Amino acid sequence: MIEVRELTKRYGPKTAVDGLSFTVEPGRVTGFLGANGAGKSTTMRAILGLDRPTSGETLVNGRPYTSIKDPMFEVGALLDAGAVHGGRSAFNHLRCLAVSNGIGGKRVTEVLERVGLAGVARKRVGGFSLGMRQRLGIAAALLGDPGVLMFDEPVNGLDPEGIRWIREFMRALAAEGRTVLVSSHLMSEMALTADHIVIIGRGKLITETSMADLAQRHKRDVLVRTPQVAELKSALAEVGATVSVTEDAALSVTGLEAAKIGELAFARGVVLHEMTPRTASLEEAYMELTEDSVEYRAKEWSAA
Ligand SMILES: Nc1ncnc2c1ncn2[C@@H]1O[C@H](COP(=O)(O)OP(=O)(O)OP(=O)(O)O)[C@@H](O)[C@H]1O
Repeated sequence: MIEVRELTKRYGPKTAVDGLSFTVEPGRVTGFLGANGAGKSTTMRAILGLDRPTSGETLVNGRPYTSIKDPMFEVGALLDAGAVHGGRSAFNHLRCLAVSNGIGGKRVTEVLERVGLAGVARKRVGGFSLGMRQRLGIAAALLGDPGVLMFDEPVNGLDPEGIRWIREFMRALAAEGRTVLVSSHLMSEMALTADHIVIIGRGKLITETSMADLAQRHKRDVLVRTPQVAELKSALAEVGATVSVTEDAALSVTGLEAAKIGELAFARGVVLHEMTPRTASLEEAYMELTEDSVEYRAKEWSAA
């Protein structure tokens, strides 16, 4: 489990993270979403003890990272896959990391197999594609078999096959009961990967919710088709629903659940041809939620 409590991080006059609190639970993928510069990397660095908070705290399994005795066994992270010594082989790179943490060679072979790099274990990392480097970074994060994993924008720059592999891998790690936090600036990506989502803007929490709830909360209306438009329209108005007639003579109903509309129609002897609850897409929900922080930033830029 990861806990971020009232975290604030300032760099000189710049407030990168502003009183941010959220919890990352085990057994599911939590997406950490925000526009570029929203403060995701800063938060992750704070969780990993790489950045000192200005105020507030971050805890991994109830303790600050810096007080964990053997962090590699508790938390693994992929922050910047490019930061690998290109002259070494994949095996040697992991072997060095393993040895300095008291981990045996057998585990190196295991993690290389798990990420699908066993076949190129003796090849120099310098010749690896970005996707292979990401896998190597993930293998390194897994060396200590940690229960908590964090990935900063892991699919950036990958091809569709690489993206799919990472997505499935994260889901598998969560299914094993691990705590998985993955950052992205793309809702479309998170919609396919995360069960739960933490959205931030300008360093502040915008919302923390499940994907299902997010879609539910941004429910728009129920589209109803009936040959008895006038009758149903007045019946709905009577019970306080808001109704408008669409261009193709369907009814757009808000303020009443589909089931209630169906019951009302039945009670009044109105025939229904279609009833479709319509939700905003997750992308639309995200845009709506982050509108203020994006607007603010646009103003900030134009003023600069
Ligand atoms: N070391 C630093 N010194 C000064 N400002 C910084 C530093 N690190 C981050 N910032 C600023 O803090 C803000 C948050 O940055 P951060 O990298 O955490 O955002 P992010 O959400 O990860 O964005 P991105 O997806 O672009 O990496 C940005 O405005 C950034 O310019």
